[in-house]
Order: sequence, then structure tokens, then C-alpha cells
Amino acid sequence: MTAITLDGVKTASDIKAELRDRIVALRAHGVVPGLATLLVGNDPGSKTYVAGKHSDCAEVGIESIRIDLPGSATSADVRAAIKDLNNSREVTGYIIQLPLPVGHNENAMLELIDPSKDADGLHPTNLGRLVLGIEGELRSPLPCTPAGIVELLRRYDVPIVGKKVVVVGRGLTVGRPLGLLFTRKGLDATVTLTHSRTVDLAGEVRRADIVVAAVGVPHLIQADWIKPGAAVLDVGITRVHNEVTGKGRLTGDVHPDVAAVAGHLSPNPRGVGPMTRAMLVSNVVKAAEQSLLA
Ligand SMILES: Nc1nc2c(c(=O)[nH]1)N[C@@H](CN(C=O)c1ccc(C(=O)N[C@@H](CCC(=O)O)C(=O)O)cc1)CN2
Repeated sequence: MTAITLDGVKTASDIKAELRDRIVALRAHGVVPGLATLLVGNDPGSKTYVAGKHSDCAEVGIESIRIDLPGSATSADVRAAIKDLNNSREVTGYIIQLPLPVGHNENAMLELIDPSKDADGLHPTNLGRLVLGIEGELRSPLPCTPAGIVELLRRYDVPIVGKKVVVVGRGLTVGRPLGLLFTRKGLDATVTLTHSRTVDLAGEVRRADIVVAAVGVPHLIQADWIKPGAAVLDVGITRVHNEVTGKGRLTGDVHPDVAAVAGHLSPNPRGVGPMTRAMLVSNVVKAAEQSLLA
């Protein structure tokens, strides 16, 4: 058996094509969505992701504004940039690219975002609404990677209701909100959220119908940990720099041999990453549409 590839590039491209029509409709109503990114420092991965977010905006017809602060920026500098973004009329949504350089308190900065402009769904108010499962008028943006994972599974008709999901990693952007999302009414999965102190991780993963690996440990998830036919989503990514060739290589959390056992497998790169970006654009569009209803 070879797993069906959960193609994040193709799926994200389909989603962006769908969003393009909605953006044309918004503009016809005089609403111009504008996404800003706030990047602090020179982390190569973060720079790549931010560049990708701006190229997505250009592709679908969203205005985008880029605020880059040097690694030497103080917390007061970051707070001032957040205040400007909260007050900007052109910026309808924005993100603070994570991680912030060491020395900044990420949670404190996220809390300063105007929740109505929080394109990442990481402000405590929006995470709180995820906990509450609030739908309808107060529907808040979902964190982009968890939303992208669920959308990828949905578009490939991978069943979720009643399934056992094991999430490896309890980070803010993936593991913790994903556990909440999968247990929401309508998705109704049974989730085990594992972490570095989990006893017998392999045993937990072996029981899963859906495995999400988001820890950044290259090839942690082995083929003999996987229940035959399970869906496996490889989220964690590690940049390995080859001193000899000078080239960088991206390695996921899932061992390549898993492809012979799993029913569905998201590659890494080209799996969940592009979906994260597509969900960000989707959050910006949804917020702009809601502003029309307000
Ligand atoms: N404010 C946020 N910070 C971070 C988030 C987030 O959702 N909001 N998630 C990650 C990084 N991330 C988005 O910001 C992200 C990660 C990966 C990709 C992606 O498309 N990856 C490519 C590979 C590109 C490369 O690394 O060269 C792929 O998987 O094909 C997009 C966005 C942490 N920070």
C-alpha cells in the first residue's frame, strides 16, 4: 500500500481560487481587505513564511503591508508597532510572526492585538471563543494551521467524526488549538494531546486513526508506530544546513517509510504549510465579509 498524498499545494491553490471571487465581490461593495505582517528579527524560516503570505495576498487581490523590525527591537518598539496596526484604517487584519526573538513575551504581545483584527485567531478572546465553540455572528478566526489540517482532511474525504486523533506536540499555533478544534461539535473526534513527557508515545500513536506530528523532531514518527490505513499529517519542519554544500534541507517529523503503511499522508514540505497560508487569507476574507454585515 502507498498512502494517498494530501497535496497541500494543490488544495491551497483551489482555496485561493475560490477566495479570489469573494474578494472581487467585497471590492464591489467598497471593502478592501488588507493584511499586515509584523516580523521581528532575521529568522530565515519566519522570513520565508512572511514572504509567502505577501505573495498569497498579491495572488488573490488583497492589499498587504509589511512591518519588519530589526532583531534589536525592544518590547516597547513591538508594542508601538502593534498600536499602529490596531489604529491603521488600511489594515483590516494582521499577524505577529512567531516565534518572536528571545526576550519578548509572546503572550503579552498577542494580547495587545485588537481581537477584531486578529487574522491568526491567536488573541485570547478568539482562542476563548474556540473553547466556547461559538458560531454565527460572533464566529471568530480559527488558528491557521489547525484550520488548514481539518480543511485538508475534509477535502480528501478523510472521516473525522468518532475517530481517534493523536496530536504530537502541544504548541500554541498547532497542538493546543487543534485539540480543541477536533473535539468541536460537528468534528466530534476523540483527541489525545501528547507532549515531551508522554509515557509510551509510540503506543499512543499506534492507536490513532489520524496522527498529527507537530514537534520539529526529524523523522520522530516511525512506520511501525502507524496503524495501517491511518491518516498522517506531518507538520513539524526542521531546517538542516549542510556545511559542505552550503544548502539547506527541510525535514519533517514523519519518517518516509510511513508512506507504505498510512492510508493518507501529507508531505512536508508541500502539505500543511501551504494550507496554513491559505487559511490566513481565508480568515482575512471572512472578517471583511463580516464587517459588511455589521
Ligand atoms: N503568527 C504565526 N506564526 C507562526 C504560524 C502561524 O500560523 N502564525 N505558523 C508557523 C509558521 N507558518 C506561518 O506563519 C508557516 C509555516 C510553513 C509554511 C509553508 O508554506 N511551508 C512550506 C515550506 C517553506 C519553507 O520552509 O521553505 C511547505 O510546507 O511547503 C507556511 C507558513 C509558525 N509561526
